[in-house]
Amino acid sequence: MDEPSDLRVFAIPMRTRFRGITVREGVLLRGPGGWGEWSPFLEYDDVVAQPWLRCAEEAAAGDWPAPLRDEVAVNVTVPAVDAQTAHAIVRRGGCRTAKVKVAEPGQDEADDLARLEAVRAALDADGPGGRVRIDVNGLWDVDTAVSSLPRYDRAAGGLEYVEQPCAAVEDLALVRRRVDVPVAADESIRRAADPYRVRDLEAADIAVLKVQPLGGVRACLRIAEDIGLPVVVSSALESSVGIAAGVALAAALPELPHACGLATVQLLTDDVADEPLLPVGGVLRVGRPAVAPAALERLAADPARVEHWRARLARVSHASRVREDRARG
Ligand SMILES: O=C(O)CCC(=O)C1=CC=C[C@@H](O)[C@@H]1C(=O)O
Ligand SMILES: [Mg+2]
Repeated sequence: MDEPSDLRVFAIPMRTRFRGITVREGVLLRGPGGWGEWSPFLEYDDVVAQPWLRCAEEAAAGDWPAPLRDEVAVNVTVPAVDAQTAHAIVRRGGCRTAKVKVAEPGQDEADDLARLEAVRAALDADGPGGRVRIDVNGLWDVDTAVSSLPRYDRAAGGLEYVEQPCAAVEDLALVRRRVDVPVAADESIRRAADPYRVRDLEAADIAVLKVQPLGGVRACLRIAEDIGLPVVVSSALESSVGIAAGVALAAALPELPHACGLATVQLLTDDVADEPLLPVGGVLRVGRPAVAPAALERLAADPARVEHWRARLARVSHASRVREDRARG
């Protein structure tokens, strides 16, 4: 595609620290199809950041598959906060599924169980049928996962699934054979040299797909088809522009049996769109929210951060072109 005709660097404070992030930064690139978001996490190197750029370029080119549905059910995302705050987040979130972060360094199992009980109580306040899933981000070993999961399952009033209980895909496979709770793979797909090891080792019941780290909507559709597992589309904490790409994937999947982790604009204090992609009645509408010029002004990163992102983008774009030229021979 042509070079994007516009580029903006944004910085949006988070409501609560999440995965160590307090301010979410990224770049919006405008092309013939609209805005795309490029927001690889700050600690990621230039190689890891390349698929994130393919996702932004696909969005800016307007090259998304046709949607098969016009709304997508989503989960409220609960950071590793205290029980009372977790209860309030779920009540505010308005979703029937909650994804709860657990195993946060510096906290213990009692913190997690109290959080899960509070989340279950908050869902039950609207009647039965709410779902709770947890995300361990690979922080347990196999024995910890096997011994802890029954207690987490009880505290949550039944777990829909556990996401990435251990870091290694081989360990996911072992856990899956020893627990009743279904296992979802996240990092074993988006950070793996070979995402299909999850399939080959029968290491998971569910595949979590994130469009930026996996190279865009069409790339994820291919992974979904080849991996042969039910898919949960989840965010990488994007603004509404990046979330729209995740929603485009969720809308294009032939089947979507679980709520998606795409309600994370709720974790940000502000957004680049005047009508942010926030859930109403537990669902997101499918479509591309209009970027608001006033929001871009308000959320513009300071000059030193703009310089950082421009330099990063120049390096990653160059490396991507070299890679594409090589692939073409
Ligand atoms: O899936 C969700 O509910 C929201 C997204 C989310 O949890 C994450 C986004 C980005 C990085 C993460 O540490 C985290 C995850 O591991 O899934
Ligand atoms: Mg995860």
